[in-house]
Amino acid sequence: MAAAAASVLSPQLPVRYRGSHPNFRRTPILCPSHQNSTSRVAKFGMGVAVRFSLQAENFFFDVASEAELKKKGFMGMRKTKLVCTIGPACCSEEQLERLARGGMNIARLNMCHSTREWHRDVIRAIKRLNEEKGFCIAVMIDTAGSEMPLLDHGSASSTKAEDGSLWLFTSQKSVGSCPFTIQVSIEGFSEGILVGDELVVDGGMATFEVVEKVGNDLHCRCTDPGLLLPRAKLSFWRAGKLVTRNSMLPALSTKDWADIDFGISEGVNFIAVSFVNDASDIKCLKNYLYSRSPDFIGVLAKIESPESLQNVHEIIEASDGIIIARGDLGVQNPLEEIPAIQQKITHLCRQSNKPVVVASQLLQSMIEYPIPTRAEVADVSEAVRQYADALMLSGESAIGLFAENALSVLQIASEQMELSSRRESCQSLLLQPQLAESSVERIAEEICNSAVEMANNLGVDAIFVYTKRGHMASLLSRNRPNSPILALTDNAGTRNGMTLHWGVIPINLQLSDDMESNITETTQLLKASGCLKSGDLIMAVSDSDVSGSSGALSAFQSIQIRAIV
Ligand SMILES: Nc1ncnc2c1ncn2[C@@H]1O[C@H](COP(=O)(O)OP(=O)(O)O)[C@@H](O)[C@H]1O
Ligand SMILES: C=C(OP(=O)(O)O)C(=O)O
Ligand SMILES: [K+]
Ligand SMILES: [Mg+2]
Repeated sequence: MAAAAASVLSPQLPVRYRGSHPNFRRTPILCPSHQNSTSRVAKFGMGVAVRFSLQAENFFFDVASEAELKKKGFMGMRKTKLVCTIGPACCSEEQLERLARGGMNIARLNMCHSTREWHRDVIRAIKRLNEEKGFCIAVMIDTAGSEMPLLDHGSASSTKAEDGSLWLFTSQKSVGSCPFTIQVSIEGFSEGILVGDELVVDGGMATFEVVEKVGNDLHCRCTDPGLLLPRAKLSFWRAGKLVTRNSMLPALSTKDWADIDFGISEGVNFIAVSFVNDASDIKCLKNYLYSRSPDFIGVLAKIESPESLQNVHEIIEASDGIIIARGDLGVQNPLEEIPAIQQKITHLCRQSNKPVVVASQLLQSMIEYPIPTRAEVADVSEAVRQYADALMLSGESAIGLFAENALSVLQIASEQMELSSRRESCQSLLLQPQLAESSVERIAEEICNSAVEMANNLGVDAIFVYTKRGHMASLLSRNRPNSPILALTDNAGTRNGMTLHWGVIPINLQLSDDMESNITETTQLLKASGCLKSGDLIMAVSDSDVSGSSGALSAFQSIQIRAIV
């Protein structure tokens, strides 16, 4: 390919004086509240009235982002993405729509629970919301995986295990009537377990000592009293060390492969793989998807086992993103190690340009209460301060009494911490290690690093990036710019994949070979809808693979700065 040119075309430098804190002075964009976003009449160029829509086939800007932009301006737009686990508490069309309006970017379906028919109905309801109401919610399925054994004590509420009490742990069914018997979900759960080993429930909710083993059944004495919640997870410890059993099991079971086929046929956008051990699990699934799925499906590796921690570098390299699954991570690792693990993985992911989701127990108390604890807000804020791409709700949305409140806490806490991070200029450019191998890739990477530095220095309101595969959008996001990245693409798979990236707002645009006309179309439509106004400063970055065969200068990778007139 001919050497791509990084050109700064028409650098009409700031026409506005931006004050001493250029990145924070924002005037909310004014727009008439009665405007209907799906069909409006606007005046263009020579005064000809034309009908246009921001949710039309050739230009699709999702309604939630449009509303957020109009309410808060470019700088007020939230950068941290929000994932909601869908469960019985939030699965009706009305509830899903409220979550979509409340900022849900990705809906997660945990294939551990409910039937495939239930999951199908939810996925189709979300797709209907996207198609009929103009949202851009991506769908993620999460495999059951070779899970930890779960316990069932025969009741929907918790049971107390008293100090010294004797309990039977068995995989035999119909134990509900016997109060000191616990049914375990996996038949061979006690394989390799010895008398004297410790059985730990949910990372320490209660602890037992194995006093006798009869066949596969374990007779245990409670040594550390506590609560046994429904579907709590078990782990075994010997002499202070975890007795590892999971690495022996395949990360993808027969059920998981059937769920993956189901996901492909329902057109999901991401597959999260539970209990990944090493990169081979991820490579195998990616190859499978490549040959079976017509559209891109991102493969996210869940880091939740000691093996995945050991192999974390190769797993990040092989996957399209990472979920820090702190729930199971805390069952198999000392809790005090989790914060440092989270910090290390978020940092590694950003360096490798892979999106990272911080998951589990973010707002656990909100399953029952309408407001979070101070500590939970601090935990959420810390993940945002670390520049995680996304935060995930589990039980808070799936079975919680206050799913929408929980989402709104994530939304508000993210915005607040993003604002204070910008204020403190915490986000000075990371010295990003070079990723690119070919010279064309190197140019793309350098352009994005420089573009963000330039955008921050100039205080641009928004960065537009024209992209086919989303690569330049992700490289811009990796630099965590102050302004949002409006990523324009004509590829549906790319658009959905970008929902997970920090600060990227995916927009569908029928891309032309002529970059000038792409930029003109974007600015005209956004301006006519009230999203962009005179005096706004935008940066337009174009990706080399947007170019057609014309070879015009505008087809190359470029950075342009435009003041909107
Ligand atoms: N599709 C579903 N159907 C019923 N309950 C669900 C569903 N998804 C999640 N849940 C409930 O929400 C809780 C939290 O979800 P999650 O963290 O994804 O699962 P787990 O606790 O099994 O790791 C689960 O324990 C389960 O009780
Ligand atoms: C997200 C997690 O996985 P799951 O909810 O599927 O157990 C976790 O363990 O934190
Ligand atoms: K799972
Ligand atoms: Mg887990």
